[in-house]
Amino acid sequence: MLKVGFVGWRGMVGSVLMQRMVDDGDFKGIEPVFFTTSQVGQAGPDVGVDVPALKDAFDLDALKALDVIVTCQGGEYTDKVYADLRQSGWKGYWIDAASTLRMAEEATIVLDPVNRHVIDAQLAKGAKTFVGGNCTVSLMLMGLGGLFEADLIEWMTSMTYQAASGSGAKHMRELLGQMGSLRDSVAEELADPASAILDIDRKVTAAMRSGNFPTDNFGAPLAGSLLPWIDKAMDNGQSKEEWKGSVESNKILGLQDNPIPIDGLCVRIGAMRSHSQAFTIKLKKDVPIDEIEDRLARHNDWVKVISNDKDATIDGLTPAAVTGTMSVPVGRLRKLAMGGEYLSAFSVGDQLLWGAAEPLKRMLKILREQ
Ligand SMILES: NC(=O)C1=CN([C@@H]2O[C@H](COP(=O)(O)OP(=O)(O)OC[C@H]3O[C@@H](n4cnc5c(N)ncnc54)[C@H](OP(=O)(O)O)[C@@H]3O)[C@@H](O)[C@H]2O)C=CC1
Ligand SMILES: N[C@@H](CC(=O)OP(=O)(O)O)C(=O)O
Repeated sequence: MLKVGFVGWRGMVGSVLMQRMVDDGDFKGIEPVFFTTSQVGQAGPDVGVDVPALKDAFDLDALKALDVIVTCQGGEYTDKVYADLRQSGWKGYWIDAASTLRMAEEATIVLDPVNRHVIDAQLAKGAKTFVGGNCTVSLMLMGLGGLFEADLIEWMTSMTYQAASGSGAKHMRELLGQMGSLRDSVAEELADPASAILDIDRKVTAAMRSGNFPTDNFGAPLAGSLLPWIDKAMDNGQSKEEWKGSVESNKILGLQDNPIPIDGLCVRIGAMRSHSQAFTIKLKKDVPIDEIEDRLARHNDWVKVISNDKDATIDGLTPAAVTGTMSVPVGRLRKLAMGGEYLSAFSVGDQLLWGAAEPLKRMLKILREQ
């Protein structure tokens, strides 16, 4: 029975992972051991099987006793532990949510509905390090997998509308705090149907710009506004989130030697936990829309093609409709005015499920089935 250590299991990504594993009975047939950076000796979580008390996540000897380590603790933890653990001779499997190791030679980025062939080839070569992809990248590939699989994409742009959860739990709370603050600033006017909308707008804008507005985490108003920059700056003018869109996608697809150009702007919006993306896709040839829809729909069990009409789109292609589900709807499929090789698409996906926890859960299952 595989002895599997879990680090970061009580964080936001980790607790989504735990829930999914409990739902699917994944704790049966493994020996789980739970680790912590702050609660050593306390009781482990209730996952339906007996688990020992929490162990110290920095105890290399305890980690070395494991066949597999699954970590959602974040990049700082990976930085502190991974290299020492490998240098100590540990040959177990490391499955990680953090971005730290993604582009390392020894690491495989996992998204098995899209790159099972890459994962299998890496396992056959003895690879031991598997990392979940960036959330927008994984969600883009889940939605558009059918076009990549058929090698139909010459280049594409991805313009993102990313939810607050991508920055962490505190940011989700702050977004709600900002929403509440805006609402509170005009409570009286809202209660009076005769109040002037421009007065309401003026007060809301003043509240947003005031020193009292809660911006400790985002550093700026997000509610009622947006933030067109995510993560650090790269030297070429891209944000790091935008850079990941190209390098991670091509690595996942095994196309590093002949990459598909992918670029765009990443924008934080006031959604809670589902990321949306608008794509402009330059196809290698003029493929009819019904063939495109068919290829997209057949690619995996979670993508769902939404017909390009208003009701279906408003009903099924929004964060409100998708959050908490495994579904990755893709819609607004139409040829653009530039010509038959230019396709638009829009997709939505829960960034904590397919965007973070699910690829890790499935990688653990692949290891168990080996
Ligand atoms: N947020 C996202 O969308 C994505 C995140 N990731 C990666 O996953 C990593 C973890 O992200 P995320 O889950 O958002 O991080 P969290 O901040 O939610 O959790 C990280 C750790 O913080 C500790 N912690 C301290 N206080 C609390 C508390 N009150 N509740 C829960 N945990 C607490 C826990 O460690 P301990 O038990 O040891 O104290 C926990 O494992 C990120 O750094 C990133 O690398 C990857 C993809 C998407
Ligand atoms: N940066 C992503 C979330 C995330 O954690 O990404 P990564 O795993 O690449 O660091 C977002 O803000 O939405």
